[in-house]
Amino acid sequence: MIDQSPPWKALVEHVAEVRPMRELFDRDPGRFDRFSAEGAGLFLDYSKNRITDKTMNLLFDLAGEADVAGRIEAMFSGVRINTTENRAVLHVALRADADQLILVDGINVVEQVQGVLDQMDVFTGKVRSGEWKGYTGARITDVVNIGIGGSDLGPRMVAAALDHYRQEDLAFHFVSNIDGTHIAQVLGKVRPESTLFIIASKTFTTQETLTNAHTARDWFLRSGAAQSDVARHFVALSTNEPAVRDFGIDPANMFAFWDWVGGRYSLWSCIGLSIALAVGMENFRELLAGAREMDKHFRATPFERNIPVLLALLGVWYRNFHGFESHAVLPYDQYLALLPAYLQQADMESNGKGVNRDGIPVTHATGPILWGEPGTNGQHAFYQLLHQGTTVVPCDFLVAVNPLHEIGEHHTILLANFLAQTEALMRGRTLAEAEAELEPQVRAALAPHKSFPGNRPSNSLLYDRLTPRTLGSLIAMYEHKIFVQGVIWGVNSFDQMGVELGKQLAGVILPELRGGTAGVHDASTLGLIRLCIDRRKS
Ligand SMILES: O=P(O)(O)OC[C@H]1O[C@H](O)[C@H](O)[C@@H](O)[C@@H]1O
Repeated sequence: MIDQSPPWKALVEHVAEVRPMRELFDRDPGRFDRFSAEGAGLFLDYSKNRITDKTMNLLFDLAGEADVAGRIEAMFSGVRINTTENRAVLHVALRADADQLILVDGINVVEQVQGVLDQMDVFTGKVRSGEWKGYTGARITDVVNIGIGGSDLGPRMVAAALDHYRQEDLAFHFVSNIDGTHIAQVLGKVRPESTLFIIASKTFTTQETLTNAHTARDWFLRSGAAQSDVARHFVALSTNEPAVRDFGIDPANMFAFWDWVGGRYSLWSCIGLSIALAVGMENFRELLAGAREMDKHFRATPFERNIPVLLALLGVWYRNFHGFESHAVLPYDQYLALLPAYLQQADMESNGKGVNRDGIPVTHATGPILWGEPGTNGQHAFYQLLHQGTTVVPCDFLVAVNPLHEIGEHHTILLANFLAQTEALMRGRTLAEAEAELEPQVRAALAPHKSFPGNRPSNSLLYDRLTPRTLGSLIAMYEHKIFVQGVIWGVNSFDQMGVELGKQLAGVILPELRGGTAGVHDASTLGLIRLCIDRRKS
């Protein structure tokens, strides 16, 4: 276990040595220059963290102890690092240079990737130009992506983030939830003759997705379309061709990917088809190019300037040596509104693990709770707790230096708010400072309420403006940060066995609800099952 290693023990000792950040800044004007890094279109200022040069050196030692460098090479070269599922982890191959060679079982996967990209190119070109027609000869006006988890969050987040680059005459909808409300809301807005359904599922066995897909197909056929018309309106994105065929989708309308792509790392594959339809294949390839730039930065840059490695180490510093349980991602960019939700799956499904790669319970904390909302909205909601609450939440602030919509002073005001928040979190306000700002008659009563502890850490991530390339780089940066943390914690970041038990139990309860008889359960579950059976109307 990493927590028995000398660098870990040294870090435990070191925590108390680090002076409050305000003091560190006062003493050291070079902090910003020393604790910042740039690469793949991103600029990271990490000087507003509870760190000194010694802290960083100890964290680099910890990375060495965990053999982060060796594990990076193992991932990029196709070693089966997802040991519980005996799979390689090669989302990086999805955006590799076309002439690169990455072998899995003797097959060059880059060639396979390029083949599917070409297939996406042809298809998206036809739909976007209007050449691809619905069964009545009408052009496609609406695209509905049916998928959940990694087959929903990635495409939905990126489609929203790149809305500025979207083709105007195509509307996009995403259906994920098994709650019938979700599909009902979407089917209420679209017409069968002009709608393209994308059924996105790596396994093509996911209950929600298959149920929603059947509902969509029934709705489509009820409109008067024939079975043979399904081919013009349903395509599948999957690794499971037999299941796609069983569902009734012609494999000619299927886009493939492979078991070495994890669901939460799959937006770069054909799972991104809705993104490519929205913004065009050229922009989709730009997204891949941005990720590729970050991959190169991650693989080749010394850890001292390596953005994903730095972010990962800082996260470990807080999670394991300060006990901070959560991490906030705060995009000061309305286009990135869905990024925190996307990262919840990427991070928490990857590193929310309790045993190490050998199946032994870990004796240290692993992945944090990740959450967040766009600024400045969050300022008027939960920042009270960030500034004065009794728990400390390390934050990532993300902001474009230049906006996609230059309207009056909006962007300058946005920038001022982002800058002020990170400064306020770091500096805080002492009791004496609070007192100095108050009238004598209220000074004693109000000063404690108006003082701020400060010393609250944040990273600032800046980019020029949100382009497909920048976005690709940003997402890949978080993927690699998660990877490095998984390596340090010694967990397998690429399985998700923790989601299985609930699925299994739902499989037991479903027939009980259908048959109207509860089986053997604890008293609470039994009581609730009976209540649902008794009070259910039909
Ligand atoms: O793409 P699918 O096979 O339908 O899987 C969709 C989702 O299912 C599960 O809940 C997994 O935990 C997720 O990692 C996955 O993204």
